[in-house]
Amino acid sequence: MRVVLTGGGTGGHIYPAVAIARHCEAESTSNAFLYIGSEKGLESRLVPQENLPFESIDITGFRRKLSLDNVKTIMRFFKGVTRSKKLLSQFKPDIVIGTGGYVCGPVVYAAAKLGIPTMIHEQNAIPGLTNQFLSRYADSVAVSFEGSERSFPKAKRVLYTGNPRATTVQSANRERGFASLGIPMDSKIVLITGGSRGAKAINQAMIGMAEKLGSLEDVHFVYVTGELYFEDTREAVRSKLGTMPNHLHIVPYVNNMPEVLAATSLIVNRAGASFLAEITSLGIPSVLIPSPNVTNNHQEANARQLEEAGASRMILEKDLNADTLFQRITEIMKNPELQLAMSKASKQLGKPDSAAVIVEEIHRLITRP
Ligand SMILES: CC(=O)N[C@H]1[C@@H](OP(=O)(O)OP(=O)(O)OC[C@H]2O[C@@H](n3ccc(=O)[nH]c3=O)[C@H](O)[C@@H]2O)O[C@H](CO)[C@@H](O)[C@@H]1O
Repeated sequence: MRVVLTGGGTGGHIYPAVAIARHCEAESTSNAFLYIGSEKGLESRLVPQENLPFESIDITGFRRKLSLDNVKTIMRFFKGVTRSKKLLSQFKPDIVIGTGGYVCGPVVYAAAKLGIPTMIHEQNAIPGLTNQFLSRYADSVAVSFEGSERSFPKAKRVLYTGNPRATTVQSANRERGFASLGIPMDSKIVLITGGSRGAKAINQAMIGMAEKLGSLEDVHFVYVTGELYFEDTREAVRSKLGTMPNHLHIVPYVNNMPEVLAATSLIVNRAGASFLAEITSLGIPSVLIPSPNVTNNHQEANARQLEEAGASRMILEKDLNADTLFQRITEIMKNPELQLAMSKASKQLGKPDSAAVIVEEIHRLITRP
């Protein structure tokens, strides 16, 4: 099978594409892949690290307001279609799969125009702009939440698959998660992240509560700051505490996130959909702080699904500070029964067979008459 993957901007769009590639690879080592992304997106760094061949096209996103920039965006879109057609004609894929983000637009559109089977995957409960546009052209639309099929009324075929990252994390090695952070396996890990790019508001709360963390025995805190905020956050914590305590680990980014998640007892996070698929697949309790700066406030919609099921406690960003965050964390970490109940509720939402369902659909699309 020859597969083109496209998707990007942030980790939440990239890792599902990588997960699909990994599952196809596990089926047959002779399958070949090409990832088409944007040089400006996180994919230009992450995809080569995942050992997948990478080609780029130049693209920017639409502004929702009337803006002259949108004229340039339309011109770039059509240039992107031309470049995509060239790349697709060279690679000759059996299928093109888009996992969201602006870069998917010209690639999947070009594939549909060339008559190549296409599939798009939507991670969120409320679909992104690009996937909404592409749903008219794609042969198949895969959704991550049961019930969100109706968000794509113009699609030829929509099916509930879940997010393939839910499958990836199932086989992650917990011991390696502890070892990579230098944390003993009899400790508990509270992982705090702001999504794939980090979040300033969460970093501020992390800095503010750093001096209280020692009060929770045998708990190690892993702060994932995002590349952009790493130096400032680490320095702010260090100057506040005068030293870096053993139970506090500050890192810019985690490359082996599935392993670290497998070792995690509680996660504090934004409510990006790929992370949520991972934590529900593993049954990790969570404190979610949805980003208020996303299209249609979709992270809050994602977070509500977990909160209503009892898998998570939500803090809206307007209520976030060091005290509210620390209080939520201690409330859960000091109550093993609550942890267990949240963990069970979380696991019930998980869909660990997602990648297999998607790959079955790929085979169906490729072999149809
Ligand atoms: C601001 C923004 O637009 N956010 C969107 C973006 O979030 P974002 O890119 O933050 O995506 P998610 O939170 O869904 O997923 C992040 C992914 O990156 C991985 N990871 C993250 C940090 C790290 O250090 N290492 C690592 O490997 C996680 O394991 C996960 O697979 O895409 C999501 C999926 O469409 C959306 O729901 C989010 O609303």
